[in-house]
Amino acid sequence: MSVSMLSLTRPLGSVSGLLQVVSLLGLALLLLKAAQLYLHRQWLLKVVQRFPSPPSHWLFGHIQEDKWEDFIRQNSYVEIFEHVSLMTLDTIMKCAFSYQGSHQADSWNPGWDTSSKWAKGGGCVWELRALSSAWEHCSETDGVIKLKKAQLQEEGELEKVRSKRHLDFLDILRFAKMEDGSSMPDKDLCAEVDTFMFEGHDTTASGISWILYALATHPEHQQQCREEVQSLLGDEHTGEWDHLDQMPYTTMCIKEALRLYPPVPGIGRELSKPISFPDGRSLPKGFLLMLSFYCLHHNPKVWPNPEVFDPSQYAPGSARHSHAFLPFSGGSRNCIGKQFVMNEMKVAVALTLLRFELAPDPSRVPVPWPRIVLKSKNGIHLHLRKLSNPCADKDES
Ligand code: HEM
Repeated sequence: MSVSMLSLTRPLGSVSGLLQVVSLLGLALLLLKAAQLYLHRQWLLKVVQRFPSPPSHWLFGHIQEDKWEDFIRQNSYVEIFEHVSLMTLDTIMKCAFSYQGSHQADSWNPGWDTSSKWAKGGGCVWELRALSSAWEHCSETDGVIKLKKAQLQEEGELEKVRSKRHLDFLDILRFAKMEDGSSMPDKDLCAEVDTFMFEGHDTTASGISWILYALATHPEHQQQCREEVQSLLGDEHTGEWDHLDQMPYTTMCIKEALRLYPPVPGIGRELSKPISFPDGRSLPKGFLLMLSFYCLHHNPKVWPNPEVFDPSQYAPGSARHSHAFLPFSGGSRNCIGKQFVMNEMKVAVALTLLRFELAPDPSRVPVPWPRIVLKSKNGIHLHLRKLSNPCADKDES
C-alpha cells in the first residue's frame, strides 16, 4: 500500500512543486518586465524632456499655408485631414529627427498612415507596443535612420552633432548608452523612432483637424481666438515659445475640442490585479479591457451638456474630477509628448486663423470614426476663405 501511495503521491507532489516553481518564475519574470518597462519609460521621459524645445521657427515654419491658398483657388471646400497629416509628418520629422521633409508639397501616400498600418498589423490596441518593435521596415523610418548614420560617418560630423545646441530625439538616442555601455542597437532605435512617428504624427493630425472643425462650427469662438492671436502676433506669421503661453482662450478651445473629439479615443489594458467598482461589479486579474476616453468625455454624468462646445469649462478656477478629461490618458503611462503637441496645436491653430476664416461644409458633416486615432468616416471638409492681411494691404497702397 505504501508503495502504491508513494507511486501516486510522488508524481503529484512533484507536479504541484513544479507548478509552484513555474508560477514563482512567471511572477519573477512579470516583475522583471514591469521593472524594465518602468526604467524604459523613465529614460524616455528624460529624452523627451530635452526634446520639446527646438527653435520656435521649426514649429512655426511648418505650416504650408501657401499650399492651402492654392487649393482654395481651385476648390471651395478642402478635405483637411490628409493635408494636416502631411504637415504633422513634416513637423515631427523636423523637430524629432532634424529631417527636412517636404511631404506637404506631395500628395498623400497611404504608406504614411501609420495608424492604419498598425491596425492592419494587429488590430488590438494592447498589441501596439509589441508590434512597434516587430515592425521594423517602415521605409520612412529606415530612411531617416540611414540618412542620419551616413551623415554621422562623415568626418567631424559626430563632434559637430555632439556640440549642437539643440540635440534632436534621434541624436539623443544615438548617443544614449545602454546599461552595459554599448550603443543602442538599430533594431531598438527603429522601434523608438516608429513609436514617435506614430504617436507624434497621426494623433496630432487628428487633433488639429478636429480642432479646426470645432472652430469652423463655432464662428464666435473662432473669432475670439483669432483676435487673441492677432493681438499677440500682429500679422507676423511667426512667433516665439513665450507666445504659446499667452493664448488662454485659444488653449481653452483646443482643450474643449480634445474633449469632444479625443484623437486617441480609447486605450487597452491588461489588469495586473482584480478591480472592484463602486457599483459592486468587479473584474478579475488578467482581464483585457478597453477604456474609452470618447465615452468618458461624452458622459452626461461627468460633463453636464456633453455635446455642447463650451470652452469656459477650462477657465481658471473651474472644478472637475481629476480624471474627467483624459485626452492624453492618465497615470504612469500617459502621453509623454503632450507638452510638445499642445504647442504644435497652438501654432497650427494660430497660423491658420490668422490667414483663413473657416466654415463647415453643411452637405458633408463629419462622422466620428473611432479607429486607433479618431478619424472621420467621410473626411473633414471645410470651407477656407482667405482673410486679407492688413499689413500687406498697407504696403501695397
Ligand atoms: C494630439 C496628439 C496626441 C494625443 C491625443 C496623444 C495621446 C496619447 C495617449 C492617450 C497615450 C497613452 C496610450 C496608452 O496608454 O496606451 C499616449 C502615449 C504616448 N505618447 Fe502621445 N499623444 C499625442 C501626441 C504625441 C506626440 C506628439 C508624441 C511625441 C512627440 C507622443 C508620444 C507618446 C509616447 C512615446 C507615448 C507612450 C508613453 C508610454 O507608454 O509610456 N504623443 N499618447
